[in-house]
Order: sequence, then C-alpha cells, then structure tokens
Amino acid sequence: MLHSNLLRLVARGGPKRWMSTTTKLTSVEVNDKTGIATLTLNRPPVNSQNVQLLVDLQSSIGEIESNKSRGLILTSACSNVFSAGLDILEMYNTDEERLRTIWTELQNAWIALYGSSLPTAAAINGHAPAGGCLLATACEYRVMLPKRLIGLNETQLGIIAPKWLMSGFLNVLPQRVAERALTQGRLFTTEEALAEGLVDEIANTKEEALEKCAAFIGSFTKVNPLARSLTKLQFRAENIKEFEKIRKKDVEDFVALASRPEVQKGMGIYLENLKKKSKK
Ligand SMILES: CC/C=C\CCC/C=C/C(=O)SCCNC(=O)CCNC(=O)[C@H](O)C(C)(C)COP(=O)(O)OP(=O)(O)OC[C@H]1O[C@@H](n2cnc3c(N)ncnc32)[C@H](O)[C@@H]1OP(=O)(O)O
Repeated sequence: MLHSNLLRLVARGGPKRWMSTTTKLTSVEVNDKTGIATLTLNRPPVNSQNVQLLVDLQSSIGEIESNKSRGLILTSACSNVFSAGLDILEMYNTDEERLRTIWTELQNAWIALYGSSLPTAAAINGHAPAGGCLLATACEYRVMLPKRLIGLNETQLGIIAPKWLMSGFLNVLPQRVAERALTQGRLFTTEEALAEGLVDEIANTKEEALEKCAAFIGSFTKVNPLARSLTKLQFRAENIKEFEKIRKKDVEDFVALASRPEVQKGMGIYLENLKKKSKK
C-alpha cells in the first residue's frame, strides 16, 4: 500500500529524465525514483505501424533493457488511439521486398516485447485494433481507458493472423473466447475486454493508467529479478520456440498472401472506407 502510494506520488510529480530524442517515432522517459521506463509511440494521428515505427520501437526496448530499467510501460502520444495496427498505406500497392521488410520488422518488434525479461505493462490510452492489440497483449498487464476498442480484427480485412500473432491473446483469453473473437474479427469495448480478462484494469485518464501500470511493476519490488524473468520466460518459451521455427516461412507466407490481387483489392477498399469515415 505504502509502496503503491509512493509510486503514485512519483508518477505524478517525481523527477524524470529524458533518455532519447523525439526525432524518432518512439520516445523513452525513465522515472529516476521508480526506475520505470515509459515508452511512448509517437506517430500521429493513429500510430499506424510503418517500418520506421517498428524499428524505433525495437531500438527503444533495447535502450530500456540496456539501461537496466525496472520495468517498461508502453503507451501512446496520440489522444484517442493506442495504435491502429499495421500501416495499411505501406502494405498497399507496394513491392514484395517492402512487404518482406514490413513483416520482418513486425516480427522483430513483437519478439523484442513479448520476450523481454523486464516486467511490461501497456497503458492503453486509446483504440488498439489488430497490431495495436498485438503490442498490448505482448505485455504482461493492461490498463485501458473506457469506451475504446481492442481486438484482433484481421478477418474483417479478409486476412488471417498467424499463430504467433495470437500468442499474447491466447495467454489471456480462454481458448473458446479467443477462437470466437478471432473468427468474427471482433473488437471488444474496454468494458467487454475487462469482463473477458483481455485487459486487467480500467483507468479514467492516461495518467491514472500510467500509475496503475507503475503499481503493477512495483508489485515485483520484493521478488528476485532473475527468478522473476526466468519464470516469465518459461511461461512464454513454447510460443517463442514455435515462432523461431516458422519465422522465415511466416515472412514468405505473408508476402505471398499480401501480394494477392484480391487481398490488395480488399486493402484498397478498406482504406477508402477509412478515409470516407474520417472525412465525415
Ligand atoms: C495480408 C496481411 C496478413 C496478416 C496481417 C495480420 C496482422 C496485422 C494486421 C494489421 O494490423 S492491419 C491494420 C488493421 N487496423 C485497423 O483495422 C484499424 C483501422 N483504423 C481504425 O479503425 C480507426 O482509424 C481507429 C484506429 C479506430 C481510430 O479512429 P479515429 O476516428 O480516431 O481516426 P480515423 O479513422 O479518422 O483515422 C485518422 C487517419 O488515419 C488513417 N488510418 C487509420 N488507421 C490506419 C491504418 N491502420 N493504416 C493506415 N492509415 C490508417 C485514416 O485513414 C485517417 O486518414 P486520413 O486523415 O488521411 O483520412
């Protein structure tokens, strides 16, 4: 209790040290008192994941791990969106080499976060469809703002999420809920996500979400860090091993699927609808 109150005070007003510049699409801020790093995705308007964002995300995770931070909180600088998932504009009308790079960097970013030995939490301060949900569920704990949407909606776009991409989702949801949600391409409201266990807590503001994430990370203060991280990685080892086995083939499968004319056509229509909706 005392510890979480202290964390709350520190999260509000404690001294902070900027460690990386904001020329990147991500930034890292370490709280000097708690030693917890906040990694912010900063690609307005919706943090759609282009290659640069995915590369910067990996570099920020590496930076946080090498600075021996006590934990990592992932959040967004956009006011209403955590991340809109892969940048569809980058996948549309492009060549195979670019598609290969996009998928390889998505894999690299996911494994860096999912396989991190640090305690990780997501302060989901906005919508988190598809790749946004992927990043949130790669973390160990999720706190989300009310009335936002989260889920893996790939089937709505006519595409399929490979097994590794479902790992985090399957870690937190019962198999039958996950299967139904994935086949329907369902996006859960925050309130539904809490009821199913897809998120752990609801917070009314981003600041409150960051405090709750810091309290989660603070809950490990009295646990031996090596024992903690090895235990976490034991739970994730099977998924990581399966992913490593198929990662090269998975890239080629993605390139083959994403370059199919009907999938490209589907992306074009989806983009058009997104643009129409945003102009309304
Ligand atoms: C072949 C592939 C095989 C397997 C892949 C499986 C793995 C992962 C896949 C993905 O991640 S695909 C991406 C899926 N993402 C989505 O379906 C989300 C789409 N976006 C939205 O639903 C909404 O934008 C929102 C996130 C709910 C936010 O809504 P809001 O009203 O706040 O913003 P608005 O819709 O007005 O968008 C602003 C602006 O941003 C553009 N946009 C939105 N999402 C994307 C995106 N994913 N990629 C590129 N661009 C995106 C949108 O068109 C608007 O642009 P405009 O201002 O120029 O009109």
